[in-house]
Amino acid sequence: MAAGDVLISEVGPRDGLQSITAIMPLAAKKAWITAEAAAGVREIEVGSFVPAKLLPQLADTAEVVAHAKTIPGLAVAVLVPNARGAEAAIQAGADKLTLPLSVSETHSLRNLRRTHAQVMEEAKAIAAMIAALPPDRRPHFEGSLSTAFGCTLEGPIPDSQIARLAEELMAAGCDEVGLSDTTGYADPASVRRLIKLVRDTVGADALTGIHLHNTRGLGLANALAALDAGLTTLDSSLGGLGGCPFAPGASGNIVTEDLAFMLEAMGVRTGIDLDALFAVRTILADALPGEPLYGFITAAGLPLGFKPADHH
Ligand SMILES: CC(C)(COP(=O)([O-])OP(=O)([O-])OC[C@H]1O[C@@H](n2cnc3c(N)ncnc32)[C@H](O)[C@@H]1OP(=O)([O-])[O-])[C@@H](O)C(=O)NCCC(=O)NCCSC(=O)C[C@@](C)(O)CC(=O)[O-]
Repeated sequence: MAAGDVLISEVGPRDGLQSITAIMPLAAKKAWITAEAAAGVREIEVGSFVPAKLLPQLADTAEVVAHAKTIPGLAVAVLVPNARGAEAAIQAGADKLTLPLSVSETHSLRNLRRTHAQVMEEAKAIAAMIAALPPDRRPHFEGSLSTAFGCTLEGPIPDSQIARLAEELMAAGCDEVGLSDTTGYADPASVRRLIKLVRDTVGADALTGIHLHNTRGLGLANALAALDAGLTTLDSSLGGLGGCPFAPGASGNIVTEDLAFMLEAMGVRTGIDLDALFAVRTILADALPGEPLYGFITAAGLPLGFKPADHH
């Protein structure tokens, strides 16, 4: 199967599971990750290294990472809220660390209990920790600009503040920044505008991915706008699970199944076998009874005569 023109980064085992109260058993998490990787998904954010009392749903992240690391070719990503979490992530062997920096300082205080300056200090400490590792053991380090399209607590965030924080994250030692629409406020025009703003500030190589939520139904339109603007990594969640528990009103990510279908239908290779991907939903349905799973393509089915991108 072709490697793919676009990287779909599955965030369900982290963003999805942090947003629901049910705790998915470790065996089901492992089965989910194994099956989704077998369907061709090449990067999965498998959990967070946060205090277990805050998010007990993710308390087994080290074990989940250990399992995911046994899957050949899979990039194993995790979220870290601070240097302490990064240390645990590095010890577990994660390939990619994402530190969320809410450009809304009100949300940063709600989410991480830290000001921007304090989060920057954590970013510097994480970068120093990574730099001290042998080159072949260094994980990729992303600073994610959360609430970039607006905050449910603070409203719109000035462009100048977003650009300054992107610059500071890169100066602190991140390999790249990401844009996150935590609250589902983005629209295609704002997606294009913020990508240009951040790329003009830190360079095109320092922004390749975006994390979108479908709260207001614009998720796929926003994903397309991001691709048109030159991004190559799109976060999404199986069954559309997701949402930040510390951002009022935040809801699910864009649905991996719908995103993969849209791209393949357009002739954009994802490397994903759609039928195998759709089948992974049964693992979630069995492990999370009563939890709604979203998605249009799995409800409607593939169009008659559908050809994936490799057969265009
Ligand atoms: C940053 C803290 C830890 C500060 O929380 P705090 O209470 O200020 O932390 P602290 O430094 O005072 O430590 C308190 C206790 O936690 C321990 N501790 C400290 N750090 C860790 C750690 N990493 N792992 C495990 N334990 C840790 C620490 O050792 C101590 O233990 P005690 O002495 O009481 O026994 C906390 O606020 C936190 O973890 N917040 C994370 C919240 C979160 O996960 N939010 C959701 C993810 S972000 C998001 O959803 C947005 C995003 C990324 O998806 C993108 C989008 O959609 O836009």
